[in-house]
Amino acid sequence: MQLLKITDKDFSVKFQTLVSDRREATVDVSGTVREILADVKGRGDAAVKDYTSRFDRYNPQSLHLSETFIAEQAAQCSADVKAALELAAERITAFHQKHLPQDIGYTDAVGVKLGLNWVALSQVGIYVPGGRASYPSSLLMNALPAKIAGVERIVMTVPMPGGEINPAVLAAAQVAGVTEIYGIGGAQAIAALAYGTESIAPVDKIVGPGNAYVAEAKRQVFGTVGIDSIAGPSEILVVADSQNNPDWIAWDLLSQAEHDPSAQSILITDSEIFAQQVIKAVEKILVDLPTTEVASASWQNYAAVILVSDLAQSIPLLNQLAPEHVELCTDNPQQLANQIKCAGSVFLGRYTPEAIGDYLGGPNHVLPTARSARFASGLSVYDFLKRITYLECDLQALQTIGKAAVTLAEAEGLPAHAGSVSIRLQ
Ligand SMILES: NC(=O)c1ccc[n+]([C@@H]2O[C@H](COP(=O)([O-])OP(=O)(O)OC[C@H]3O[C@@H](n4cnc5c(N)ncnc54)[C@H](O)[C@@H]3O)[C@@H](O)[C@H]2O)c1
Ligand SMILES: N[C@H](CO)Cc1c[nH]c[nH+]1
Ligand SMILES: [Zn+2]
Repeated sequence: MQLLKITDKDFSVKFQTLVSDRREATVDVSGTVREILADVKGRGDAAVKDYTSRFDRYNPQSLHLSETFIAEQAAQCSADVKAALELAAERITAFHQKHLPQDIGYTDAVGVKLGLNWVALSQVGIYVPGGRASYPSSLLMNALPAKIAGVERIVMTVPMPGGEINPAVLAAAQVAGVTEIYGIGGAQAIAALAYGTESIAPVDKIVGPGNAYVAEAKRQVFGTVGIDSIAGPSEILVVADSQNNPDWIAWDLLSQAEHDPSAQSILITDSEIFAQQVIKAVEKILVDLPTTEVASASWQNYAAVILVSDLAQSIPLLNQLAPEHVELCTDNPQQLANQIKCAGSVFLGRYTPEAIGDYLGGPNHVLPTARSARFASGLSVYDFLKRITYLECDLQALQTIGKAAVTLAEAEGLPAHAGSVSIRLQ
């Protein structure tokens, strides 16, 4: 953890280093990922099985999970977890249904009919992470918006370390109505979804979060398929005044640190005493936290506490960092929230821990990381829709606007374009 003070002479140098630190790239995974993708493209299922054996210590006969296996595993999920999944699904569905956009269609003043129709993607792959922890919540966050958009084929991959799967993941699949499931993960799963193998038909777009290997694989298959955004190792930035309970803020920071050694937690505060209290509280929690190995690595290597003179100074810093999650633990969080331009999702007030959004607040938890919130948004129904525009002229409409098209085609030196319009005007 590093402590930065805005009043220090070297603050801007240190802050810029924090901004440009490429955490995902501490181990350069791009070469490894390139090899895995090429191998799966060339050898299909055999390569996927080899990598599954190597990275997930598991030798599957079949990559596909049978209906019976899914039902048996899901049945082992406890009733209270199932009820919580159902509540989460209800809330996520209610929020995402509000995204559904309207088609546009009208006839303009010269009689041209024009419009835009929203069309669902036909087949998508959803990546549900499962290396260090299992993520039934991510399954809901991926699958429900796809269902709402009207995607016909939803294909899910999930790693099964040691051949095991948390029953809650398959119970979540039942809640979301996902049936085509493969027990594979990492770059090999992304390759299988993008290129197809003997047992997995390729998809048109891959969405979902994952570790550095998954994030890099999505980057590299982009173009062959669409992707949502880079949703890599988790991030949280908490803006907190001294009126907060330091223990609450410490838990919030660790809630994201425990995801991945490359996760990042940042606190911005205007009180040095409060900053020290939070640091102490984090250290105390880490002693007994079952996920302490991962969380401590993240805290030691990537956490930062930034001391500002006034919380208003947090806004330009925050917008540069473009974090995945922002918590605003102040009396008037809305006033700060209104100035945020770059963040995946914002949590307002002292009673909105980010973890509520991870599970069942309603908004999606698959969010842009590694500063991609400068140009990308969290997963939504829009990720599963395309727009197709249309145009219809009758002779009179073509006569009205066609001459200008001929003029522009000639100006561009494209006579066939000009001819295809002018021949209809003769
Ligand atoms: N940004 C978001 O919206 C969001 C949401 C949920 C989770 N997450 C992130 O998802 C990630 C989940 O990571 P995870 O590791 O638990 O599960 P994961 O499913 O993303 O990764 C597991 C896979 O990584 C591959 N792998 C591991 N070590 C490898 C190596 N040395 N070489 C090649 N491949 C290797 C294996 O194939 C394994 O199947 C975390 O970083 C978490 O922060 C992000
Ligand atoms: N915080 C993660 C997104 O970065 C999502 C998640 C799922 N389960 C717990 N947390
Ligand atoms: Zn989380």
